[in-house]
Amino acid sequence: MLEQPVLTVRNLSKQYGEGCEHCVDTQTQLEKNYCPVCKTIYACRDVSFDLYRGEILGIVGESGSGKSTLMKSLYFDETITSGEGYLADYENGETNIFTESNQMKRAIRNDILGMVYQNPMLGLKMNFSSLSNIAEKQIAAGNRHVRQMENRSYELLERVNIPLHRSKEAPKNFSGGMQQRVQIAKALSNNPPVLLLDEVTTGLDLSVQADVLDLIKQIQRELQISMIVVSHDLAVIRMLADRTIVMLNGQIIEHGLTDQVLEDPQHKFTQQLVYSLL
Ligand SMILES: Nc1ncnc2c1ncn2[C@@H]1O[C@H](COP(=O)(O)OP(=O)(O)OP(=O)(O)O)[C@@H](O)[C@H]1O
Repeated sequence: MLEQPVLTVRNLSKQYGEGCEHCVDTQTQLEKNYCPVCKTIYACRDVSFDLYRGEILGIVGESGSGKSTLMKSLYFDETITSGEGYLADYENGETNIFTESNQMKRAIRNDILGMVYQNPMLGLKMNFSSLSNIAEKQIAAGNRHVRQMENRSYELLERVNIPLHRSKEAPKNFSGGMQQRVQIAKALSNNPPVLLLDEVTTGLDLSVQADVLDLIKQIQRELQISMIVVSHDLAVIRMLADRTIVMLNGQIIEHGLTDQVLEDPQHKFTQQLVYSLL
């Protein structure tokens, strides 16, 4: 029997703007991701993929290709225009999560998904202690046991190598790499089966970047969490992802095992990306 994906996404589209006669019917033929007549932006167009248990799925593409919009849509930060999504851990994978009520979406976010943003200010309250930041996600999920939450927060901070004597400090005092590690700890606090990571190492020094990537890899190995890792950097994708999706102008133009995509890129754009890495 085929393994059931932890997450199934079908025909996810997100547009900014109403569309017009020119673009509504010819969307797929648009040269770029926007309509030259009404200026509607088609940030994601008919994106479909499956995510399997324990795997890391990489999403790579140039700036503006729709990667962040896809991640925000999956985490309900953005409301999609159309499409379907199913989580194996929600209603047996039989209910389209995108048409659920806001209350149910919040519950899905709290119980099943974790998100790590490129900008730590989106994921953390910079003036609250790291401990409170992690506890916040546990409280949102309904936990009311202070001692239990505290213990879990300490355990996670230790796991992501934040010295415990700094756990009561606010992330605003931390370096970029440390802030990302606190975000990772927070995202993991409810043991989510699916973790979303959006350009989490972009902007960090190379050595700090390597530490954070190592941490992500270790966590995936130990906890067998399924992850979607978005990056414009193929080197990051090569290090982390089992399978890779390449996006261009809001669409998936290529997908496959990461080694396969890197060694034998089919699309002209992927070829350019790969050769720029050599
Ligand atoms: N709130 C918004 N309103 C209008 N257009 C938007 C909005 N958010 C994103 N877009 C547009 O959607 C398209 C996809 O953007 P998105 O941020 O998803 O790309 P990306 O691949 O993540 O790029 P980057 O790596 O630079 O963040 C772009 O053309 C962008 O300008």
